[in-house]
Amino acid sequence: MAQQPIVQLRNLTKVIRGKKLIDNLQLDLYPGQITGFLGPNGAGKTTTIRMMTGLMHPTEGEILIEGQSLKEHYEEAISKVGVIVENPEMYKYMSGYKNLLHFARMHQNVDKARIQEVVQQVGLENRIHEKVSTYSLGMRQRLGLAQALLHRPKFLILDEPTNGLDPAGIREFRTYLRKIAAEEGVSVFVSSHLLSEMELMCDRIAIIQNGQLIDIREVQNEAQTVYYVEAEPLTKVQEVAKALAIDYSAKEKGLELHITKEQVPQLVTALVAQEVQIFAIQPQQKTLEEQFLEMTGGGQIAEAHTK
Ligand SMILES: Nc1ncnc2c1ncn2[C@@H]1O[C@H](COP(=O)(O)OP(=O)(O)OP(=O)(O)O)[C@@H](O)[C@H]1O
Repeated sequence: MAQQPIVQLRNLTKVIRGKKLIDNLQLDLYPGQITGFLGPNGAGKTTTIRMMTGLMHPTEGEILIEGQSLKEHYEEAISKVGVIVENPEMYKYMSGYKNLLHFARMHQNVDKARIQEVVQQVGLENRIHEKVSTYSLGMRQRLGLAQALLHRPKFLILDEPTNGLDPAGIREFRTYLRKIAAEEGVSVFVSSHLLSEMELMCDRIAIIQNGQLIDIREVQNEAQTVYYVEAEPLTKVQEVAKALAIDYSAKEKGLELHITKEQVPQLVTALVAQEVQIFAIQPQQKTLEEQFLEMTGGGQIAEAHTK
């Protein structure tokens, strides 16, 4: 990526009472990008976030925010950080707007126009003058997001942000996050031990285990999938694929086709029209969960996942 990273973790290490909780972490976070920070319980996510927010000093290494050391230029560097903790504290019997006004006073240079702007960005304009006690969980999370954005941070940290949200709520939250990340050039960092949540919300995922970064991977675009098709005769499947402008390659007894899930019915209809006998059509990607379990052997993740 040609862009400069907003945040750089350089050789980040934390030792407490002789135990290495964080071990030489290297990670760059870029504008407009949503990075998930995934790991089993006790992997070191909270410890890393505490260092990123200046609540804890690294034993070795450093954190740079727009090139400035968090340790040496704390005030300036931390002014570029916004944080949403699990279940943000709001005054339930005040309106969303009054809550934001309250938080706006804690910062310099947050005027009413900025409040309006963040309210729109999180899609709360129709309900912002109602009491927070009437909000759904998803709306409260979005109000938390609006609050964290008030002072125009360049780097947004969300610690277990969607606890309790259902998949539709998570997707909705992601849609807002993505829009905001793009519009404001914010780099978003989301910690969670929930794989399903990370898959729904992030562009890429950094996986931590025992204080070490064990992998960084892009989240597959769920729209693009490879399907394995077993059918006879295969020559007719190839003809149909060509006619529908679908890329394919031979695999085992069948073909692998690059199609989206939405294209599957169209493909089946075309194959049936050609009197092709279909034995199987299977998506080929392993889910992130399968990949993750393979990588970590992670009993804890499986447990957390089914909670
Ligand atoms: N102050 C401390 N002193 C000693 N050990 C600590 C301290 N804080 C955390 N630990 C240990 O460091 C490891 C990492 O903890 P951390 O809270 O960062 O993990 P986590 O990935 O956030 O886990 P979870 O998903 O459970 O919140 C754990 O083994 C924990 O017991």
